Amino acid sequence: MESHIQRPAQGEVISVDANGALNVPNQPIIPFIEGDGIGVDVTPPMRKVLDAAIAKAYAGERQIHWMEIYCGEKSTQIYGADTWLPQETLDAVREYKVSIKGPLTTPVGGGIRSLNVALRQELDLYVCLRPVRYYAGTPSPLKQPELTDMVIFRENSEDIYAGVEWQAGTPEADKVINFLTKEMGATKIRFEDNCGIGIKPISKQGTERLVRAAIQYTIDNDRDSLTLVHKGNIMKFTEGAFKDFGYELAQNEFGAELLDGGPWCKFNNPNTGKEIIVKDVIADAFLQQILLRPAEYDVIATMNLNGDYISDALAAQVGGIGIAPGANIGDGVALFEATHGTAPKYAGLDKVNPGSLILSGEMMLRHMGWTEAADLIVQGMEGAIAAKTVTYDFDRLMDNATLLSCSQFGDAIIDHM
Ligand SMILES: NC(=O)C1=CN([C@@H]2O[C@H](COP(=O)(O)OP(=O)(O)OC[C@H]3O[C@@H](n4cnc5c(N)ncnc54)[C@H](OP(=O)(O)O)[C@@H]3O)[C@@H](O)[C@H]2O)C=CC1
Ligand SMILES: O=C(O)CCC(=O)C(=O)O
Ligand SMILES: [Mg+2]
Repeated sequence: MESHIQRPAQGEVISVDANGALNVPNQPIIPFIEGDGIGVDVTPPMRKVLDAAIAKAYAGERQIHWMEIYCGEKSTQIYGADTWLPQETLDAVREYKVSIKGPLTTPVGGGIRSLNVALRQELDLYVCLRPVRYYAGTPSPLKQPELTDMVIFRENSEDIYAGVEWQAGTPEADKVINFLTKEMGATKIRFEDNCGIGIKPISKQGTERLVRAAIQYTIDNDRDSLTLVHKGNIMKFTEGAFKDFGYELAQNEFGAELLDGGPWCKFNNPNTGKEIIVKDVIADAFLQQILLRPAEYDVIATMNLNGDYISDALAAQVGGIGIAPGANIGDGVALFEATHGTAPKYAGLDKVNPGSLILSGEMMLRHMGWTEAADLIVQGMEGAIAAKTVTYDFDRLMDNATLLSCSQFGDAIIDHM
């Protein structure tokens, strides 16, 4: 297939050393996917804000050389009608180590179920990292939104989300149902005819690498607790196993000891000596508790579908998905992305909040070790919100705010750096 990626004239490739540490040159090439729908609105201000923060923090010594790569609708325009995710896009994300993407529409029909899920699976980006914090002045339905300060580690490659399922009425679905009822003795499939079937894989290996990353984050960032969120009382061998694998890992690899006979356990942070609690909560109760007692939760580790629901629910507590950032991280490769989707009704209107993708860029800079530039973006975001210069999503919930367009909000962040 003909190549459509144009490598910038300048810039170097980020590499990873034998210990897995990033080696970031001063002039790295960073691939980006513009994204569908509001991707055209939020991606340009994201680049502009990052460039401005880097220029200010490093006085010209460091600079990102952006390289556009393609996925989604733009890819079909460039590569041909059926090419939603070109191989050279996957190769570039792998080779350049750190990339960022706008939201992607899940195509109706066609071979790929979700391009986002496909990217995560193909590149084995097994951690979906979504921090949730409050920016003072942001409109919120909570009385004390500042108590919500959590970091979600969502398993990104397994679960019912992996898409192992068969449509009702197909020979494949009937074959699986036949196997389950005739050979496995399953008696609880209520209606065997015209029944769709999905499979929920939850492995020890998949759980361990996610929980290991979450505990390491808890240690490195001096956080208080890690909570395993699951529905293991009902789905004992999948969600229940996730909880058990998680507790076992905390004990076997981090020396956690049972609290009052367990299952909760605790260990001391090897860096600070501070106690870290490892606990669990059942998912439905958790969704109540994050509203009523958010201060009791800190780092969260959960499975793919729970993590999807929880990240939008928690985002709503602190201003909505317009400012909810995220990252998909694997061993040595990371692809940063907003929590929200393509919001098609707003596409091209220069209206939506670019904050989610800009803060995903802020996470990317921190991941690269460019903390001074990342701090400037946080400062700019705090300043723009405190000045009540905001996009429509905040404006409609705030008194006496000044309504800005998507691009103007990006500029307001730069003005407050
Ligand atoms: N990672 C990804 O790329 C994701 C892709 N998707 C895909 O996106 C498409 C649309 O999904 P949909 O369910 O509508 O979810 P979206 O997240 O795209 O939009 C839902 C609503 O959230 C609000 N919203 C979203 N983004 C912003 C923003 N930047 N600023 C302010 N408000 C925002 C809007 O609310 P309001 O109407 O109240 O203004 C919008 O109508 C689907 O094809 C889906 O598969 C979905 C999620 C993630
Ligand atoms: O891929 C999609 O269409 C949806 C993904 C999603 O909602 C998410 O990852 O939060
Ligand atoms: Mg989602």
